[in-house]
Amino acid sequence: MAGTGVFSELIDGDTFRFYSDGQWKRSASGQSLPVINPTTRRTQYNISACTREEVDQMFVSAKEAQRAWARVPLWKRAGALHKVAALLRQHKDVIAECLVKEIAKPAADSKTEVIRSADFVDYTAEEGIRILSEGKLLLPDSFPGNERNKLCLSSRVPLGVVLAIPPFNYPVNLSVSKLAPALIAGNAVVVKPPTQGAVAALHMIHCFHLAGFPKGLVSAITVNVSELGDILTTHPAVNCISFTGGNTGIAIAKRAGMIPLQMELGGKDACIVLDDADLDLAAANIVKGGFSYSGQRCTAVKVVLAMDSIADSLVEKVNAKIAKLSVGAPETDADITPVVSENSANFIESLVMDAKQRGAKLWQEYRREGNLIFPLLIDQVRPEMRIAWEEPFGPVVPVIRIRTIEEGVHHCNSSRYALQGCVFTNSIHRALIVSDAMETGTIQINSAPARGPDHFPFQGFRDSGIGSQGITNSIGMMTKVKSTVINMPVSSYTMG
Ligand SMILES: NC(=O)C1=CN([C@@H]2O[C@H](COP(=O)(O)OP(=O)(O)OC[C@H]3O[C@@H](n4cnc5c(N)ncnc54)[C@H](OP(=O)(O)O)[C@@H]3O)[C@@H](O)[C@H]2O)C=CC1
Ligand SMILES: O=C(O)[C@H](O)COP(=O)(O)O
Repeated sequence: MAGTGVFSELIDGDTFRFYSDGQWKRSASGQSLPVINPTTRRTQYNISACTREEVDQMFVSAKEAQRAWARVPLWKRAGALHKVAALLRQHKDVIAECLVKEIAKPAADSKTEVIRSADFVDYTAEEGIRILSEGKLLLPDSFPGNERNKLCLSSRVPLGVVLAIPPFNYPVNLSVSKLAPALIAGNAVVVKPPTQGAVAALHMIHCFHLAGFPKGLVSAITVNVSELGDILTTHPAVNCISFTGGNTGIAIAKRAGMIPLQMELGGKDACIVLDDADLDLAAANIVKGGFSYSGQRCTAVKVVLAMDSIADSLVEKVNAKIAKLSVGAPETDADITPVVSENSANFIESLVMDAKQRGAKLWQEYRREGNLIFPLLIDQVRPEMRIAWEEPFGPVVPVIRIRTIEEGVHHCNSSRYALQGCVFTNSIHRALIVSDAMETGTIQINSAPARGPDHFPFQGFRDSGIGSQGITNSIGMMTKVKSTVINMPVSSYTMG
């Protein structure tokens, strides 16, 4: 159970503490924030509403700890991360239970999130050892006018303090995907967990504590973002922001100033199905891609663009699979579980009603019980409907019928979002032409969009993000290049 056993110091009465300076603390504010269980719609946990002073103190500790951590040998940093991975595996059940209660993630997927996070940490430790131990030697005489009289040595150095802000849908995995690359590279990290998912994230943070990370190097602060969000993201001690979430990220990026940003924002991932596609394969991927975790993935299939000639049979196959999805509570491992909040359910409903009123065809009866929305395929969607462009982040997939490939590509490239997309066809040439034409971070050929495997580059264009993730790229983004140039009085040519 949450807050028991080795996790008992996380809780004080009915409120979870925050983690600062290597200790679990109750906020001086005496205030808390509720974490609402999406299934019961009742308060499941309370977390501390920290104060501005507590934010400031956390950054002071982080700065100090980072200076010492940057001097810890790489192999020791890697060793500490391997300990965290082992602890995450050891405590996967309790962390997964929090995910079930806080974000209604199905029980099996919740465990998978924790295991995937442990694997991520192990891989990052190993990748860090490989790539951070390599620097570059540059010779000057390749550039006109130069002799070989200087040597440039460049390597990657830490940025300082990284502010990590993950979203509700992967509160553990999208925390460690910021923490591990930052730490292996010699940075300190302050995590601001999502309110829904905070308790799972705090348990994950405790694994860093149990692994013996130096005090102040890793901290977790829970705040009311409407009061302290700006204070955090514009804090002068922050040297990098790694944010995953919705459009809030755009406002954060505009205010951030001269620091590196890694922003993974919304998506409207399109699935283009051409007339020569394997329709069983396409239908299976539309259902898996559109409805896993009830569509609450940035990489969910959020619009299907089907060529007219195959659209009827594709829709029929997708509907047959939707009929087999189980709907219910996350504890029972149902395929479709309640969406994260009432606000989210209301928003999804507004998109469905807008499409219905404008003449779209709903293949299933629209059903909602509390935050539980039953899976829905919305056909005959046209560009004037909101659902053609907005991301529902729920178990609702729109279908737009297209006459030409160009029409499909044009729709994708007109979207403000450009995270991933996919194309189904039996012709690799057509697939590559579509992939080249789509101005999108990643295109999957004959499979639904997905972030993993986690060392693959993962990036969004336009309003979907800044920078690139994936283990190797994240380590790169959490460091900067530093050069030392050795100037010599005379030129020296090897063997010359
Ligand atoms: N591209 C990607 O990799 C991903 C993108 N997403 C996108 O995220 C959205 C859903 O996730 P959701 O969690 O609702 O996204 P939000 O943007 O609402 O929140 C993301 C995080 O930002 C915090 N936050 C909100 N406002 C502020 C602020 N003013 N200052 C600082 N922090 C703030 C939230 O805290 P709090 O919870 O306390 O509000 C949360 O921790 C969707 O649009 C989805 O597409 C999601 C996952 C991955
Ligand atoms: O937050 C998200 O939705 C992800 O980054 C997508 O990850 P997934 O493709 O592994 O679900």
